[in-house]
Amino acid sequence: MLVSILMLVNGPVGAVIASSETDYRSDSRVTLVVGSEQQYPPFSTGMTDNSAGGFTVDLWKAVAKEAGLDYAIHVRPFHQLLQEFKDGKADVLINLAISDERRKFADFTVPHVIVTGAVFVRKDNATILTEDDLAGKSVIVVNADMAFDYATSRGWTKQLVLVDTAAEGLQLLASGKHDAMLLSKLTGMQTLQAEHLSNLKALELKAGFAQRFAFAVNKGQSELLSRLNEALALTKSNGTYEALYLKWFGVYEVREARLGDFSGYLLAALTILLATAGYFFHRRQLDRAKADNKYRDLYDQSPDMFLSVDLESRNIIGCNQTLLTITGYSRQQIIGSKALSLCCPGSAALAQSTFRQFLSTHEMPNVELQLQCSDGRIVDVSVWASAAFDAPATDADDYRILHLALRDITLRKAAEEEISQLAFFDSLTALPNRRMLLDRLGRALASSLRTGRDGALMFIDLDNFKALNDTLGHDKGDLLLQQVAKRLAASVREVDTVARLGGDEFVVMLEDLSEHSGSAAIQAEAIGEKILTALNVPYDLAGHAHHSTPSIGITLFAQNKTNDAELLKRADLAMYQAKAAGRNTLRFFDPKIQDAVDAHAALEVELRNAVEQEDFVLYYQAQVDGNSTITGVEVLVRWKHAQRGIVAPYEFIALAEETGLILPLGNWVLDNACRQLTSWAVQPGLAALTISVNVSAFQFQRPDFVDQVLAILASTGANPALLKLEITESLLLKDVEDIILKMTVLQAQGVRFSLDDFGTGYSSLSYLKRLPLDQLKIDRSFVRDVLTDPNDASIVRTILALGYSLGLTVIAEGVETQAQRDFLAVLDCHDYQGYLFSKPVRLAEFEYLVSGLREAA
Ligand SMILES: Nc1nc2c(ncn2[C@@H]2O[C@H](COP(=O)(O)O[C@H]3[C@@H](O)[C@H](n4cnc5c(=O)[nH]c(N)nc54)O[C@@H]3COP(=O)(O)O)[C@@H](O)[C@H]2O)c(=O)[nH]1
Repeated sequence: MLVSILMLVNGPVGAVIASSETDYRSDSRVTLVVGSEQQYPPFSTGMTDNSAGGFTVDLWKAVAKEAGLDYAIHVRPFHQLLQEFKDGKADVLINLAISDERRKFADFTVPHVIVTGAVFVRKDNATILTEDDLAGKSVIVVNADMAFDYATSRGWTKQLVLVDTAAEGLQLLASGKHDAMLLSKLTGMQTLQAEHLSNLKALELKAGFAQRFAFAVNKGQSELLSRLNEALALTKSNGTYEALYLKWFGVYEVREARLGDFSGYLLAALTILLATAGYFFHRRQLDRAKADNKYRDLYDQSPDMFLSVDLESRNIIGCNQTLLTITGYSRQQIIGSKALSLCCPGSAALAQSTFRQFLSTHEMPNVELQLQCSDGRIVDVSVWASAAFDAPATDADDYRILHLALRDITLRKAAEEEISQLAFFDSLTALPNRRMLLDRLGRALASSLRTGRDGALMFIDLDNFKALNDTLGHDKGDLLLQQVAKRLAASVREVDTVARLGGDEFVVMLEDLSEHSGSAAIQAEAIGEKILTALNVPYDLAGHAHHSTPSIGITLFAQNKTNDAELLKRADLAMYQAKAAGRNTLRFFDPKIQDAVDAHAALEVELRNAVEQEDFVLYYQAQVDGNSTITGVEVLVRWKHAQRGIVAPYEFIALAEETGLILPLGNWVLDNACRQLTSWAVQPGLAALTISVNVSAFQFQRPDFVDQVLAILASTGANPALLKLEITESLLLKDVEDIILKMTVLQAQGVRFSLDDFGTGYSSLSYLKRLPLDQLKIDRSFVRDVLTDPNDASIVRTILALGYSLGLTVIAEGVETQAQRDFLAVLDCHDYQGYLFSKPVRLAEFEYLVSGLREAA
């Protein structure tokens, strides 16, 4: 079963070897003493040092010769050799079966033989037909052999009988002692024959263990391991292995083995034959006898890197010198490390997927990866499998090795990069050039078609650039262009493209804007303004302060409605309009869009002025109970526009939110509502009315929102209990915990909360439960069709049930008809708001309404 090598270095071996790795390539040769396990045919056949023989011993001798190793053979019972190996006295076991347990203390070469296990019994035995019948039986095993490990794992420990050799065990069994012996089938059959034990047989059914025999070295002896793997490969390429195989296994084949039994060994041998070929395979074409050393030199000195990877562990088991030279790692660092650890993080995914592909298809495409060198350098490599070997299925295992050739293509990559840079990028600014822009524009048009989102193309020309060039020279002009490029890139998102067409012409392409061209135009305009501002900041041109302005032409593109050349032309034309309009400005190509954008910009200016001058007025809309008694009011803001008269909120609230003007505007509304509460507090009939105020999410999310509400309550003296803040579900999309906290603080002061537009947005029930709400407001879209649409009726019913179950009041808004009101009442709704009772009206009208209703009552 096993031959071990004891390495003697000037005396007792263990002490010398266990500490650090020996340099087997150095000139100072160490002497190896080889010990063979006693009688484990055909692998080991002697009982003493002098009579050591067998397949593995012969194979070792050939491998040692290839590797240039000196050795002496030392024969011992297997369990003794294993202990010496673990103790650091034996450093190489040349016939140790691979197992996970043994990997803890040994590193293995490629396995050289794979054998199956068998159960041996007496021929007259009638009770043991499969190995499962061994439970409770007296079973013989060679001490510390894989059969011993297997029997232990099956729980047959109590009845195990340990022997030193196969012959000893089988003789015991033949003499009628014990019930069975677990053993390598090949060893058992050869021993039966040699010892003439004709009353024994192997069970037809194979035992559940198999042995992959390999040379084993102490952990960390990577240099030796690599040498052995390489030498083993040489024995395959020069025919030694086949000769030994025929010598030791052929005998058995002729005399004993049926073809089926033998095929496993044959295939295993073939595995080894193939698996170790790697870089050596081409050598078979040449004169083997004189080639070995030359080809080792060729292997090591090849400009390409070679790597052998054990597919089972994915560890590197061999490499040539070139790989070490290029990567800067030592052989010790490389051998035994994970193959993937050589890859840069950026290449790991590709390497892994290629690896997986290889495992499933046994074919490996040529891939380009990046290696991480020991000093952090990155080397681009082109990788291909110079040979990949797959063992045909055997009982034993499916052991495979992948041999890779890696070519350093760093220079080629750099050249490609440079070519691409020249072809697609502007050399002065490193921005994409026209060709790259057109390529990206094509993709952007296709993407717009897919997503339905608009994009925009901006043509940017620097005003009076020629004058700068003429007066300060081209160097300064170049500096300006480089700084402009940087500012443009900093003004847009990463997904956008900034390109230079040449001269002082730049193009910015924006993607993924809104689906609505109106909004997309406003987004593009905002970025155009940002660019105008950025390019207006003075430049430092090598000590010379310079002010430059741009003219920007913008055109929108949507869903591939036009081609790239036409778009560039439009943006260019728009840029000329910007120049004609006095420069340092932007213009849209489409006059309608330009008008809309102008109107938007004008509205913003007007709204800003209106907020400053408080050109607003509050309208009041009554809220009534089941008896049509007004219990409260919602205040709704209107803009008192000098030319347009009263402007409804839908025309300016979104703009106020976009520009941040909602903050002063919202405060103004809240302040006036609270003043009204204070004023009503002393008026009978009005003093008990609540006032609901809409609060935008922008306001609520301000860190100082709570302070501002409390400050307004304090300064106006309003009763917080009569103030109801209306929030919308959209507020709950962001940082709910913060919202809950703010609501809780205000609620503690008496302020109440109503959830507006309920049912139209996102409301998680779990949040709803935690929000300190007082009221749900059924959105008017459900009320509108409540009589005709059963779905709406059902939604309203559900909202009512939900609200009441949470202990809230529920008010229906948008009630326009008596029929709607009556139906809502049937559904158990008791509070209403809508045109049926009153439209939003001025204060005086509202107060008149309240007093009128009071008098009518
Ligand atoms: N952040 C702030 N937003 C405000 C403020 N004031 C108003 N708004 C927001 O504008 C939205 C539109 O308000 P408005 O045009 O005033 O419309 C209100 C009512 O006129 C309308 N309504 C009420 N009853 C009926 C009806 O029976 N039929 C019908 N067609 N419309 C009706 O509903 C609007 C009140 O809605 P809501 O606020 O959801 O209760 C308005 O929705 C606010 O979002 C402000 O000061 N700050």
